[in-house]
Amino acid sequence: MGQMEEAKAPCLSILTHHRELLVSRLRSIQCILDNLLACGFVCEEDVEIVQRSATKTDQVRKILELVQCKGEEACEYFIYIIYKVCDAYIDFQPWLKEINYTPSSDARAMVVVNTDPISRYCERLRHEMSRDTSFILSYGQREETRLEDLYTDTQMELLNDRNESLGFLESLEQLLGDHAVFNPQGETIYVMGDAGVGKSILLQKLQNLWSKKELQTDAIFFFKFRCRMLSVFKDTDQISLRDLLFKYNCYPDHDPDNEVFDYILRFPEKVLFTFDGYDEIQMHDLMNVPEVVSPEVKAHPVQLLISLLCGKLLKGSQKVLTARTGTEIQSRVIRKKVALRGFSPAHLKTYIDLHFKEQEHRALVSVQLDASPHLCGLCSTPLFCWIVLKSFRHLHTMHDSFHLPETCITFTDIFLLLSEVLLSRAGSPAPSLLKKTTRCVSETFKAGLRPLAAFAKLALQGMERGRFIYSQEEITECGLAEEDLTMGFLRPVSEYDASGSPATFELLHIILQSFLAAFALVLDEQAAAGSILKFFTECSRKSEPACRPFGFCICGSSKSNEKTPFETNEHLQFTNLQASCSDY
Ligand SMILES: Nc1ncnc2c1ncn2[C@@H]1O[C@H](COP(=O)(O)OP(=O)(O)OP(=O)(O)O)[C@@H](O)[C@H]1O
Repeated sequence: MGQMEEAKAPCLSILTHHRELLVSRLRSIQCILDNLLACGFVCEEDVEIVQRSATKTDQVRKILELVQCKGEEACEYFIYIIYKVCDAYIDFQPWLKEINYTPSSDARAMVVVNTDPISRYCERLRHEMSRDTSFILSYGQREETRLEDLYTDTQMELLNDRNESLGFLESLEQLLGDHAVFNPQGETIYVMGDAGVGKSILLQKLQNLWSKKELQTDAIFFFKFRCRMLSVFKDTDQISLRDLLFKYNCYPDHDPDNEVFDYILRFPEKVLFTFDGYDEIQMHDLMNVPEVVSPEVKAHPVQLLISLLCGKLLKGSQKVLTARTGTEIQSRVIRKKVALRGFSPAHLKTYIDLHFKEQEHRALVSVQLDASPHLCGLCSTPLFCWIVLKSFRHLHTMHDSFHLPETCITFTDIFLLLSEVLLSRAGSPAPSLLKKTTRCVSETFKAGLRPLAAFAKLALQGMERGRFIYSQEEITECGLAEEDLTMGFLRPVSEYDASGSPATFELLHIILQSFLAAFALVLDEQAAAGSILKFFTECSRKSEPACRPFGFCICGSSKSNEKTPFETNEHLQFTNLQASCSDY
């Protein structure tokens, strides 16, 4: 009690002394009102009176009057709320130090509930991020694997601006740190790597760590984007930065005064962005897109993206950008560069152990891989490794054997195995009690020929038109029925469709699209033999920066017209590879 007596005079007088500062700076009053009401320091009527005041400053004045009228205990509780809900009252933390505030035991005994819109929003962001990132969606879409059950570190090599090695990152934790920063003015951490090397999964892991508060960062907001989503917008579409953040991530529900966005504008360093797949933006000459410098201005989402990356918008926010190797990005934007190099032999071993619980199976797979250096080489790329290990498991389930049909495994074999896995699922929707199935491989393919040919036709059309995303009509036109969609060749991307138009889909991986396109070329009996190699003429093998195969451009640069759209596209090279090697 003595302590409380001691604290009484200061809190009341502190509020009088610092009234001006409180009135001018206190913005988030909802949380204060909620807690004062819950503890009985004010009544409903008081709250209504406060809320009727026209301006924020008037509202704060009213609250101060009320608590000072109620006495010292109310004044201390008022300060205690600011102390406890530090996220929302971040501006006041230096002030609390200045007044040397330490809560009394009586204050500590009182409950403070954080009802602040910013804190609630942050909590929801973490919750949704955790939900969205806890599982790796299997390609078949029937099973999802917990990220923590399958995630394996990959080799992350740090590079300087001349692409010289600066060593390897020891853990993902270090990605956001200052180590190996070669351009302190740049704001974007650039992660590059080949198809399937694990760029998206790396971001997913980063997001998941943040959602569990296991990532060392001050960021309390995390917004994730797939760059492909930005291509869904028409070139005339314009949206605000606020909408880009909230509509396509998580919407702040209880925020009538727009406090969350205001906070983000005031403290951009509290924001972390990930942008996945910069190479998938359907626009030429990206770096000459006009930048946006005002957060109020509406612009095309790609303009907003570029402005964020350059630090013209939300300067000081952290950005991690991924792209396929060879994608051109201006050096001035890049803060540090990381090249993903896939699984090392040790990583591969860990990954195999995660895939196969039984020691006997692990040993068999390792022996098979050791005996086949080509196959083992493929497995350094996590995507191929997943396919290969899935194929092993599939063969085991089907034939009680882990032996692959040929000692020499080609890409074509792997993709055929992948197709077989997907097709065989369609053939036997109900889980069979018998392990062995009577259907042989050729029967699986014969039974699945119609949908496989239809998927191949769709893929080829996409390739010819330079498209990765398909509408429901395009899918139907190719002869695909609704039940075919559950096989797992296609996955929906409709959550990104802003206008609520019918669902859109993409093939589960661009390499599968290449393979299927090649399959369509080979399958077409009417076509002249030469047409099988049609993409050869459009594809250069020189290692030039990747260029996007789309004619869409909002800025109409003359430079962009110099390149033919199909030049140097890796996916076309895969198609060539498949078409020329195929001996179906
Ligand atoms: N670190 C990892 N641990 C476990 N599995 C992984 C890892 N990285 C990738 N994979 C597997 O490889 C698949 C492809 O990975 P991911 O989509 O991240 O590749 P990517 O580099 O983003 O490819 P793209 O450039 O084609 O978009 C994943 O679905 C997953 O099965």
